[in-house]
Amino acid sequence: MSEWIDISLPLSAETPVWPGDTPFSYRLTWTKAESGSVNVGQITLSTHTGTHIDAPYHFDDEGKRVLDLDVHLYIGPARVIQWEGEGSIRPKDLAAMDLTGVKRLLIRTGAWSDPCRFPKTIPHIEPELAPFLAEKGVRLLGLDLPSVDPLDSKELPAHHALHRRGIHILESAVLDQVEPGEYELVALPLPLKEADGSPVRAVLKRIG
Ligand SMILES: N[C@@H](CC(=O)c1ccccc1NC=O)C(=O)O
Ligand SMILES: [Zn+2]
Ligand SMILES: [Zn+2]
Repeated sequence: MSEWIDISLPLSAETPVWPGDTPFSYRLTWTKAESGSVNVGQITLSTHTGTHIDAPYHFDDEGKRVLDLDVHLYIGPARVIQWEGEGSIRPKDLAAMDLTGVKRLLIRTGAWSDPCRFPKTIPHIEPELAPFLAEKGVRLLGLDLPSVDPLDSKELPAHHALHRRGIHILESAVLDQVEPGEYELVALPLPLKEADGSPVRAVLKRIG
């Protein structure tokens, strides 16, 4: 029996966040000494901290919020592939792989080499990858990167292109210990009614 592999970034004050965004913090509201019975904590974090999913509302004012998303997207069979390319991720990089019928696709780029620091540049998704993946049946795209667009992008063309094709986004998964292959994925967002994104505890179990 294979084990579940945790592909989530640990959340602490050291977790790198998007430049200028809210740092993660955890503190005790009450200590056991003060309350006489329990430690009770509070957390402050950006919705795009660590391993997380984007709701369409992140980049579209009319888009779905986290609680509106279908949980089935985030549980089920997933394919992990290794990307070998230069600069950006495009259909020709994946053309040799048979992705027909793959509903959840996780792309291991290995490009975020130091998870203690936010990367300076990342390979991005070319918008033309969206129709290519949608054609194969992909509904969830995950990456070991903090965005599907270049870090300085304001228009977010890949986010929009994926959204137009009904493909949801999982970012900053930790895939360096994960061999390409077939897995069961669980990466459920929190039931946040209004939010534009949510941290997830993402795990994979090898099935093939
Ligand atoms: N698109 C990125 C996040 C992002 O763009 C962002 C996250 C936090 C603070 C500012 C951001 N973008 C600003 O232009 C993501 O989906 O996680
Ligand atoms: Zn995000
Ligand atoms: Zn994003």
